[in-house]
Amino acid sequence: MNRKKATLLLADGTVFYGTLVGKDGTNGGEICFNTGMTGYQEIYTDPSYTGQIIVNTTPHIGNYGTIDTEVESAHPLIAGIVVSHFSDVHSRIDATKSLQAYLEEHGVTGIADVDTRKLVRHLRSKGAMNAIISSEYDNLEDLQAELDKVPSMAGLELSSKVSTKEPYFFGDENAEVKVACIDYGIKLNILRNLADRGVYCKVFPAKTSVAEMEKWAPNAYFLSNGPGDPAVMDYAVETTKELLELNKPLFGICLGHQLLARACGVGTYKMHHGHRGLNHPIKNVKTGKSEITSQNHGFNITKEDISDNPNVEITHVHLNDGTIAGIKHTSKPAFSVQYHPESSPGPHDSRYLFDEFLALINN
Ligand SMILES: NC(=O)CC[C@H](N)C(=O)O
Repeated sequence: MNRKKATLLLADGTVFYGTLVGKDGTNGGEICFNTGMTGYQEIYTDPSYTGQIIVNTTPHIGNYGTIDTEVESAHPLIAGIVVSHFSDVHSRIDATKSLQAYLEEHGVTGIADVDTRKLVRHLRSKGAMNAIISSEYDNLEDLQAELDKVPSMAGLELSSKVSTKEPYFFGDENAEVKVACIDYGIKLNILRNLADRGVYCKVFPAKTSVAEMEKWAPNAYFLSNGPGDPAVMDYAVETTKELLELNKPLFGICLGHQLLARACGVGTYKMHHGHRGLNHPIKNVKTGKSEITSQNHGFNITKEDISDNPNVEITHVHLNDGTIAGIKHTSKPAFSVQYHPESSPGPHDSRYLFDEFLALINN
């Protein structure tokens, strides 16, 4: 297919030329790469990617189209995509529409025919940075002016923007267990995993007070994944501290893990280029077993703050670089992981964490 030209400009001045996919336009964000071989629709609709341009390292994108139900939130919130080969034809019997139609419908601008291998090697050595994709400007000065408007991910609070405005329910209302889930940008498959285990979920807006949530008398609380920098989320850290005082089971995933860490006095930092993919190896310190996990984070918790912290114990470690991947509170029923046991996309090795949460509740 004959596509319009598009340009990708990185904050360090590197330029890539390619062709437009998705909606005609100009869009900027923090550029990051995901090494997953499948699951592009789930990745694009994961709210944790809000404000980010995703580079898929798998070289063939769009070939199985899209399905309206295979989403992690109502619509993509990403700032763009960068792919190598974009497939104009898709072959899957139950596909609802093509990826091109899906991206256009949701206003996502992307660029294809880019040497993503070269780009990823560049990002791996230079680290996270902002970028802009445009099919409107090819003049570097105009592109730079647009790029200058893109905020830095460090110091950015996004959860309150993507969170639900009103509480809503998920699961069977007659279920015996009630879990209050705080929506910092929650992935649907977390709710599916809880509901599948007999949990009735009530999903609350990010800034709901503990007193308000307690009115529903939940058995436990869940802190969701989400976009942005956990270091600037003091409101959520205060909520988490209050939740710990309740002594009810508390489970956190990704951003929720970072919030639990901060509530226990452990800091967070921005990683060089983050972890995003479907095959990250994690070691469970307690069992000694390893699990292959789905990951998406650009921040992490500070190891040095844990060694002399009596409230926190390390439960999981990332085997590639030794970063902390899971913690538990030493005296409260609270635990969290930096990766995604709900996967979607990704392997199911870590689903046992939902079972452990239920065991803690039913204890
Ligand atoms: N998936 C997430 O919850 C991501 C958490 C946080 N925004 C990070 O990038 O580290």
